[in-house]
Amino acid sequence: MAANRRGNKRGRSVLSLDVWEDQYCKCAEQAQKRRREQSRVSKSTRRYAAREGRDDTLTVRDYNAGACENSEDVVDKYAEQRCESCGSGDDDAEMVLCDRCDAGFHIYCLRPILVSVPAEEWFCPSCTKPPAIQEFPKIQTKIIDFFRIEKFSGVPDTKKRRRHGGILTFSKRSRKLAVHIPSKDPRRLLEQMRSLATALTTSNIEYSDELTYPLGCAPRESNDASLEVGGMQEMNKDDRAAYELSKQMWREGQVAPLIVTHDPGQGFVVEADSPIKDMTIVAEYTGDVDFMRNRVNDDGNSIMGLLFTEEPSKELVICPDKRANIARFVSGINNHTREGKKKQNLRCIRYNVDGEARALLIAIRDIAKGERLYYDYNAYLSDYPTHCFL
Ligand SMILES: C[S@@+](CC[C@H](N)C(=O)[O-])C[C@H]1O[C@@H](n2cnc3c(N)ncnc32)[C@H](O)[C@@H]1O
Repeated sequence: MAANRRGNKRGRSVLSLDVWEDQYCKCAEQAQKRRREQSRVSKSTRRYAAREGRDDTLTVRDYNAGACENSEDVVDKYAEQRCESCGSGDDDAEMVLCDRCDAGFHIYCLRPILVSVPAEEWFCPSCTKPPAIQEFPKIQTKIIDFFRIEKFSGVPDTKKRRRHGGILTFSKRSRKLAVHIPSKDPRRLLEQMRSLATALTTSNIEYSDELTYPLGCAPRESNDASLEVGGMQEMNKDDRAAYELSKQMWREGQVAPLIVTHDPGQGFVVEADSPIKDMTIVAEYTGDVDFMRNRVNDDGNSIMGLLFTEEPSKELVICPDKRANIARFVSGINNHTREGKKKQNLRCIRYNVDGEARALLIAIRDIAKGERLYYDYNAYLSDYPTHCFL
């Protein structure tokens, strides 16, 4: 069974009023204390409560920079908010307010799009500098260090293996996983790696091609694939060998023929730098593994569901915000439109590998050079708001 994109059941990152009430509104004294401890709560959250016209706007007001507005003023102030991009005041549940200048934007009118109203403070494009792309140096040794490339053990003889029906066999009938074919030109390989290093450094992310279990997140033992509701897909011997070879090739710098570019509307995106065959393992989705319950206030932009369990407290997600690989830059389709669905060329499939869950991005058809990579962030659940995707 494939994973949904972020495995996030909360739907939106705006705090629910109940949580908000619990956390912030029990009494004015607590709110004061909270304000000291937690420097601010976002205007979006304040506005959300204000819009609901609830009695607890007393504490909303309390949060509103300590001003003595009454709750009606707060409601009025925000009721007229319009999106700076499309000019509409509709759909205000999807509108985010700048914590500096109060300008409002629908999250889907922003470029790149936000998938949920941030629970934390947020600044509009005019109040923040666009992130400068930090081009990674072209120096080979730097790239090798960045990816901690291991000694190359030789190009696998893919042709021979194919002829003999070995692990790299690509067959539509058997649907065996296939290993990527790296670019032969070493300069091209370096360019591909450099593009990924540029995207990672610009996004302040360390490269990691493995799932990581840092202190304070979920422990490794919690990744128990046997807990998956309905059972997780097992890897057969051939697929397992293909997976291992694919990982080894990444470790040795024989990376999949992918290039990361920057799109003004979507941010970093991944494109095929040479043709990729159906069933190829394009990348494993990596990052810090954590309990879903610990991530309810994350922006949810790139969180991937890893383990769906009977007991909600045991559900796991992959969080590629500190450590990650190329998978976190792959775009999602708009799965509400036929156009969007046509773009899909990958699928995220979760496998049981030695008792642990792993999420792999697999090609679901032949992909041409230059094609942008897409998969459905909502393959099985539908909590990722892809309706606003381009
Ligand atoms: C997992 S990240 C993908 C990498 C991201 N583009 C970046 O620069 O980090 C998901 C985010 O990418 C953007 N995105 C992904 N697919 C998109 C699409 N089809 N249309 C518009 N934005 C998209 C959205 O901003 C989304 O929140």
